[in-house]
Amino acid sequence: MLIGIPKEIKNNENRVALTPAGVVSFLTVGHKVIVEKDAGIGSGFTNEDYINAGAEIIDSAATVWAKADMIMKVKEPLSSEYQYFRPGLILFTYLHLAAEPALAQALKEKGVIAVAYETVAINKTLPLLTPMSEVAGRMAAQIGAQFLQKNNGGQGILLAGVPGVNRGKVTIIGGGIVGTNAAKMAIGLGADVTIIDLSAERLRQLDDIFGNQIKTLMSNPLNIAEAVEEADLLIGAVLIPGAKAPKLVKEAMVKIMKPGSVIVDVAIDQGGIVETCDHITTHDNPTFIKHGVVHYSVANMPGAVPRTSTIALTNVTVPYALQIANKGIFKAITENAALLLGVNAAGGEITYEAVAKDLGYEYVPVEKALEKELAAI
Ligand SMILES: NC(=O)C1=CN([C@@H]2O[C@H](COP(=O)(O)OP(=O)(O)OC[C@H]3O[C@@H](n4cnc5c(N)ncnc54)[C@H](O)[C@@H]3O)[C@@H](O)[C@H]2O)C=CC1
Ligand SMILES: CC(=O)C(=O)O
Repeated sequence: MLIGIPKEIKNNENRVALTPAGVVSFLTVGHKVIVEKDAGIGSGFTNEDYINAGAEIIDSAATVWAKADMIMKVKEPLSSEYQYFRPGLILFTYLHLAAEPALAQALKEKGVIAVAYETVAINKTLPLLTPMSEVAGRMAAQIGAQFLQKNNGGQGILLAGVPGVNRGKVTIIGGGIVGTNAAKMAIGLGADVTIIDLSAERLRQLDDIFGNQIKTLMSNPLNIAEAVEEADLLIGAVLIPGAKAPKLVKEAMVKIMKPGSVIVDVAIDQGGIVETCDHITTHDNPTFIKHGVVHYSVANMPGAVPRTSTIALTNVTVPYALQIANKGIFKAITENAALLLGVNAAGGEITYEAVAKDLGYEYVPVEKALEKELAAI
């Protein structure tokens, strides 16, 4: 199979979908890799590194897309890339389609086989989302602390406090991978941390992990309203896989937060859990102020720490990509239920139920959308 690696074009997205080590993994088993010129530079991998690993460097994105059987990316294609879609092209990347209706439509219309990293699932875990959630969760506390500084628009709070002065309060809604990693960092920074989740089992696990370093609360509108009101830093970390994030923090709750408080809505890639986080921001201009509260809603947070993120991401994506390359997409999804769950669009249909429901498409299971292809293997 010919694997194509375009350069990422989203604002300040410095990750790349394959490292030179990943190139070697593909070549060793007989595949070929083409990499767009400078695709790895932001992550510290030069064109020479890729050539030495055995990849071919190609000057134009259009050629990479046109030649490859499978395109591996990091972020969802932007509208300028939709022109490269074609029937049967395998696209393996983050997609977050519930928040990207135009992309969903383009993938559907063009019959791309689109496998989303974030919905590949084993036993209710999301192995291709986890490392980036670890990065974003850790960053969320760090970024929140930074924007709480007066010179950055915040109320001028040091999360750790000092002897004789209260610690800053951090409220984390969603206690999964992002939430747990945000909590680790916030505790490390000395903050007073509360985690809210809908799952009693998860709250029990968090209590076991952190003991009395955190408070846990069941997710309900009253608990959320009270914890948001007292938060200096609010971190949004809820996920319902594939679906648009629920708007758990209403505008009225934001209005009564202290001026200069900070919201980091990590879940913005799925639409965000805060009503006032009504648009995605970029690393170039990451915050906006609404009702006196600093809002941070960057959808590719790990893109700012690309060396760490690229290696962490490709550690987990390459084994799945190798299965696709070695077996072909149809056999790979038939034999690996985790990968099958990653297929969001195929055969001109939307094949992930939560995405279809949120975007108003008929849900067509992969087995039906690819009936002929799967029967032929
Ligand atoms: N902005 C960015 O750059 C990045 C964003 N993310 C996003 O962060 C979000 C969280 O991801 P993960 O932590 O990996 O997901 P996860 O699945 O590990 O955790 C989600 C948690 O939300 C909880 N939850 C569900 N409904 C809830 C509700 N109504 N109230 C409170 N809690 C609720 C679940 O019980 C679970 O513990 C996702 O949208 C993910 O795509 C991840 C990485 C980077
Ligand atoms: C998860 C995701 O969308 C990211 O790492 O950018």
